Amino acid sequence: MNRKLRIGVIGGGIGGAALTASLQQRGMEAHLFERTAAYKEVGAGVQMTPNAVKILKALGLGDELQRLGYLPQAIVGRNWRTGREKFRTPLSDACPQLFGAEFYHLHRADLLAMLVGLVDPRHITHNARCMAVLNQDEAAVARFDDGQEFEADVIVGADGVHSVVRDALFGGDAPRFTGHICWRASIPLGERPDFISPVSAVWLGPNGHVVTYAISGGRLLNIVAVSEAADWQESSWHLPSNRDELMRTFSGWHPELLRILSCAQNVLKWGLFDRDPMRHWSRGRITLLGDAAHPMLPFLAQGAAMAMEDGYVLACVLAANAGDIPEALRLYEAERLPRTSRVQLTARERGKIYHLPTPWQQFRRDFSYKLKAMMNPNASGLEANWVFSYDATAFRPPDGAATRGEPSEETRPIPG
Ligand SMILES: Cc1cc2nc3c(=O)[nH]c(=O)nc-3n(C[C@H](O)[C@H](O)[C@H](O)COP(=O)(O)OP(=O)(O)OC[C@H]3O[C@@H](n4cnc5c(N)ncnc54)[C@H](O)[C@@H]3O)c2cc1C
Repeated sequence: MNRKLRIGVIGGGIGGAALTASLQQRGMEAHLFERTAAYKEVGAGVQMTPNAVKILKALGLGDELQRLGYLPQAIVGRNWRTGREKFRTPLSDACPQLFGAEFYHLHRADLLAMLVGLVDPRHITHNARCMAVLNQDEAAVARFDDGQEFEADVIVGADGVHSVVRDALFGGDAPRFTGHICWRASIPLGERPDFISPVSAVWLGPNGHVVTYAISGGRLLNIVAVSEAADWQESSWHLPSNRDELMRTFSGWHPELLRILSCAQNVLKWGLFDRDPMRHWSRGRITLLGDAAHPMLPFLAQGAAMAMEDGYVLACVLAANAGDIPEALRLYEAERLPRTSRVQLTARERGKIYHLPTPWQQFRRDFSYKLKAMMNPNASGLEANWVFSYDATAFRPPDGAATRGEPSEETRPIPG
């Protein structure tokens, strides 16, 4: 094939933007279609683990990361009631040494702006809501709500958990409510320097957990609070909430945490939905990426990282197999499906471990953390972390796809 490959990307979130930037970097003609009129990310944080940081650096965003990111020294696990420290995982020293990249906290809006900033603006269309996609003999077509069509060699559905592209390819299997509600909030740290800690915290309680960490160069404290709930009756999957509701949900937790929650601003709540891992993501010349392919619980902080890894690898296989799209998509699935499925299922398990309901179960969990630390006092606990050690930028098709296996067992909680 001697003409440029033409790719249509549906959905301009973190995954779609990372893919489009990666494709354009490799000289392919990629166009991004986003349903919203303008970008409006929620004021929340996102943890960029070393596997994600490697991609941002490969895309040329290393300086931006340094400027906008926050480098946490460590993450500590604390008991919901006593406040006692249950584990401490070093991050800023351990991650570069073990995985060749840092662990950053970022504002979501900054991350999205960094990725979108790499995309040629002439190849972004806003107000473009995709309604349908279809395969033809030598092309794939996306149809939009204004009647316009876009024909391409490949169409990628990066349109999130409620993906239209996924439904068109595989039928409407609605994502299911996972029994978790997640609050996101932030606290401007300007007048509250005592809240700034280079250490992130995860408070582990019965039927819930709360994570706090600094973002925006230490100017904001990000709060992610998760509680279990029988149902999500709302028609929207996220809603404005307020400090009182948040405080009520976590009443009885440690006073230090309640002091933080009592200052929370911009409180939103989400019903968390996911699906079981899929067996395939592609049909003909159309495939999926990110939450459209594998919506997951946020307890491993990997949804955005997986979407970026997908995008990087997909650009790589398309560049190497421009003349054989089915083979490119087969290689993409072979590389990405096993990993993302494992991360999806591990995130579910992580939730169960974080939310153990009885004091006896919590005691056994906390004791096992202690025991591991005592048996190997010089280890960081991250040594065998298979999530962080993956390097999408080292992927080389086709051999890499065929031979890559999943690394060894996870040994210690990954900061969530
Ligand atoms: C509470 C919470 C905390 C999280 N924390 C982390 C974290 O710390 N680290 C991490 O890596 N991940 C985290 N995640 C996960 C992460 O936010 C998602 O996995 C990630 O945003 C997925 O990116 P995406 O591009 O696949 O989908 P999305 O971000 O959902 O983007 C989809 C885009 O497609 C657009 N779109 C939708 N439908 C259409 C259509 N029909 N036509 C055109 N455009 C359309 C949407 O407007 C949107 O812009 C968290 C998630 C939650 C809920």
